[in-house]
Amino acid sequence: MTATKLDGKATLAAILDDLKTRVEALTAAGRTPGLGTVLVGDDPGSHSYVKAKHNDCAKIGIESIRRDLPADATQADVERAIDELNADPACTGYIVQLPLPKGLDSGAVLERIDPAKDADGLHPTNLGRLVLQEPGPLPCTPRGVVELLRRYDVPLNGAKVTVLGRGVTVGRPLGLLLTLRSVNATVTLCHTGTKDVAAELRAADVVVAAAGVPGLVTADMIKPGAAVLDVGITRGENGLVGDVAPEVAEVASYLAPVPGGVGPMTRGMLVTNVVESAERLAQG
Ligand SMILES: Nc1nc2c(c(=O)[nH]1)N[C@@H](CN(C=O)c1ccc(C(=O)N[C@@H](CCC(=O)O)C(=O)O)cc1)CN2
Repeated sequence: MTATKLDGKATLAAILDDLKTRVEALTAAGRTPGLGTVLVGDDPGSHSYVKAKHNDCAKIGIESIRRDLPADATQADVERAIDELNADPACTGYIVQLPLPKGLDSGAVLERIDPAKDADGLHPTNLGRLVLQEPGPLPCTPRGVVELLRRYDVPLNGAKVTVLGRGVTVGRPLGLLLTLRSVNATVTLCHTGTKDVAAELRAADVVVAAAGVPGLVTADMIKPGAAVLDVGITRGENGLVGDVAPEVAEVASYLAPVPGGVGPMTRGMLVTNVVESAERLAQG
């Protein structure tokens, strides 16, 4: 078997195309959406993601507001940038690019974001809404995983999904999203305390790997015909490497690779969240 590619790049282009008319309608009403970003430090990956996010927005008429701070920025500097974006009417949604440099308290930073402008869905209020199955912005990568599977008609209702990694941006909120009544999957969340990760992966109809360990998931750990989504991105000397070994394509039915799979979907869901928050703010 050679897996069908879950093509995040093509799906991102389709998402931007669909959002364009909604941005035009907001602009015509004098409510042009504006994406704000807070970027601290010199991490090349973070710089490239933020640049890509603003490029996506520019393609469909969303304004950009950047707050780039040096690596030695203090907690007070970051909080000042957040307060400015909270107060800026041109900024309808924004993110703080993670990870922040060591020494900065990312929990306190996320908590300071106005929940109505939280384009990443990572404010405790919005994570609480997800727990309570109430409407609100959803974290971008988990939303991107579910949206990519939906667009390729990979069934989730009743499916066994194993997620590798329990981080705050991917694994933990993805577990919540997949178990919403509207999605209805059965989720196993694996982490460093899991006794037999390979057995948990082999039992799954859908595997999402978000451990950040290159090549961790090998073909023998995958049930033939399962769908596999690679979310782990490690930047090495030879470019980007995912958590999923290339041979997995020989046993999986669908594969979201690195690059070109879930990464672009993260960006697509961010732009979607920005448009949705601009629409909510326009309604008052
Ligand atoms: N505030 C946030 N910080 C981080 C998040 C997040 O959702 N919110 N997620 C990741 C990084 N991330 C978004 O910020 C992200 C990761 C990957 C991609 C992407 O398009 N990847 C491409 C490859 C890009 C390249 O060549 O470098 C792909 O996989 O094809 C976009 C965004 C951590 N931080």
